[in-house]
Amino acid sequence: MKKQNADKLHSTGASAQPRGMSLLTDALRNKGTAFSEAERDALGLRGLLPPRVFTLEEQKQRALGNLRRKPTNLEKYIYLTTLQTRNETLFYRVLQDHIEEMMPLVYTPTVGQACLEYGSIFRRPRGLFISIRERGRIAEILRHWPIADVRMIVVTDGERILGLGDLGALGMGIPVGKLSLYTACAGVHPGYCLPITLDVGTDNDTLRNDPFYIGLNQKRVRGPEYDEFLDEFVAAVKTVFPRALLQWEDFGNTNAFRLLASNRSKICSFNDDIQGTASVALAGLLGAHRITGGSIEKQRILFLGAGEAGTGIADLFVTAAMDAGLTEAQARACCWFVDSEGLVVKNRKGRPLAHHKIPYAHDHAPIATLAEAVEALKPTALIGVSSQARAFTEPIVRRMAALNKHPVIFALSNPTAKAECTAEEAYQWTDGRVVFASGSPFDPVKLGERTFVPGQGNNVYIFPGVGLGALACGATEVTDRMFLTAARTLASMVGEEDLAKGRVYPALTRIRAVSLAIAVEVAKEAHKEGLATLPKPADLEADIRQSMFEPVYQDCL
Ligand SMILES: O=C([O-])CC(=O)C(=O)O
Ligand SMILES: [Mg+2]
Repeated sequence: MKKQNADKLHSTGASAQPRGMSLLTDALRNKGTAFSEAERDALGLRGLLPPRVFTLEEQKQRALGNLRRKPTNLEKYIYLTTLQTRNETLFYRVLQDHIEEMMPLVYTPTVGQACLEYGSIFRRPRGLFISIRERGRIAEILRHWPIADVRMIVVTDGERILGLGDLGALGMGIPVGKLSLYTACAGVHPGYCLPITLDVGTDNDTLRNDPFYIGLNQKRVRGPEYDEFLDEFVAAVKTVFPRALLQWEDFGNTNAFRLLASNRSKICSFNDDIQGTASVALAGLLGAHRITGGSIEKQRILFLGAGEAGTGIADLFVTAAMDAGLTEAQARACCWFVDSEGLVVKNRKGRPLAHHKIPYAHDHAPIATLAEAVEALKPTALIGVSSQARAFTEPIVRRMAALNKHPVIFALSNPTAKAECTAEEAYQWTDGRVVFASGSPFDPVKLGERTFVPGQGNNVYIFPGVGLGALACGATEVTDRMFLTAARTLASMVGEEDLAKGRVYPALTRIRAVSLAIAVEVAKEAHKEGLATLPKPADLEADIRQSMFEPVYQDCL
């Protein structure tokens, strides 16, 4: 293990062993008070640290104490971010060993609040900000990143940050958080990870009127100028970081679909909100069948929200349903959408339907509201991807419970405040018969004698494993079938003990095993599809497992 991590550091292109104060400010190598006596002498550290030498475990306990004393989740986020900038090994030790406690702090919901306040909590820079003013210079800026061998990039333009809307440059919290999870959940070496925010302006007037806003104070650039900027970005990434996988994150609907379609065969890339969310939701539906006794081809799914997540889920569902024997038309007929203008139907009056909704515009009389759509369609599952808080009202949820013995209700919008209903509401209004999942975590719910532990239907179960698998085999593309494989693998890891608690996902404490299993299956799929550029090792699982970063200190001598 020691050697493995040392090799990784070397292969990330990090320079020779720093000494003294530069070593203490090198977060990938810093051990703080855990530098040994011999290291302190050999590396010019004597006097720069207090005399007592601590173990990583002792440092972790101290960090946990400090963290838990912080009065608010935002303060905890700031503490953890500061720890990450100081000592990555300790940061990931804390994260990995206490993932259920840490995930809501470094990720949804707290990361949403952190983004809203990113300007005022900004301490040390993390990641690259590339603004539209830097057109023509993107490759040069990428080269400013101190590590040459970047493998994993998460990029946003901040237009649709979680369900919070356009946060412009403040969106940087999202790529930063996602990449922390790549390391904590799938062992992608932190040195390989690069968060990027493209700043093309913002249409959020509150931000533009804020004298302390950290981004460009201008309206969003759209049209050919935007496209040229994005083309230059993709080309620059390919030149400067040829081995990198690119994850598109939290772009607005129009750009998200276009960018994925036009780039997925040009650069190894995927869109987490379309494909990652699709995969986790499909896994949840597959898991739900084990409770409801249903099967994929008998579903009637009603989505609230027809954006990236909704049609992403439906598209992957269609692929799975066709594998189960349905025709494409039959499979699409299982999926219905309600958007801001009512039920998505053929020949709907008003604005023309966006391209991605057309396959789901069925022949039906117009319907204005979700409640009426539930009445008319009698769905087996209701999936919320609308960013409309509390849109699953009591009458709607009760109606779902009257129509189904075990209604499936997923409230996937993030952060928690945007969820379509709470876990407590879902269980209460269905007398505990619901199969519930949410994008952001909810605490367990007690109903009489029974305690339900709602699953977190969040793409964090998917993207780290998919990324790890794609990197492990040198995939040239990330395909939809890889996300289907990932969904099936995730669903297969849901145990009877999870289902007994009402959870259609494995516990988060198993996330590294989940990511590894997904990575193995994704790499196998890449080999099958002829998209792997690295030779297939005799033992794929052992090969990937040994490549995973473990937060332990290396001997610096
Ligand atoms: O970040 C999350 O929690 C899930 C996600 O991709 C989103 O909501 O955009
Ligand atoms: Mg997202």
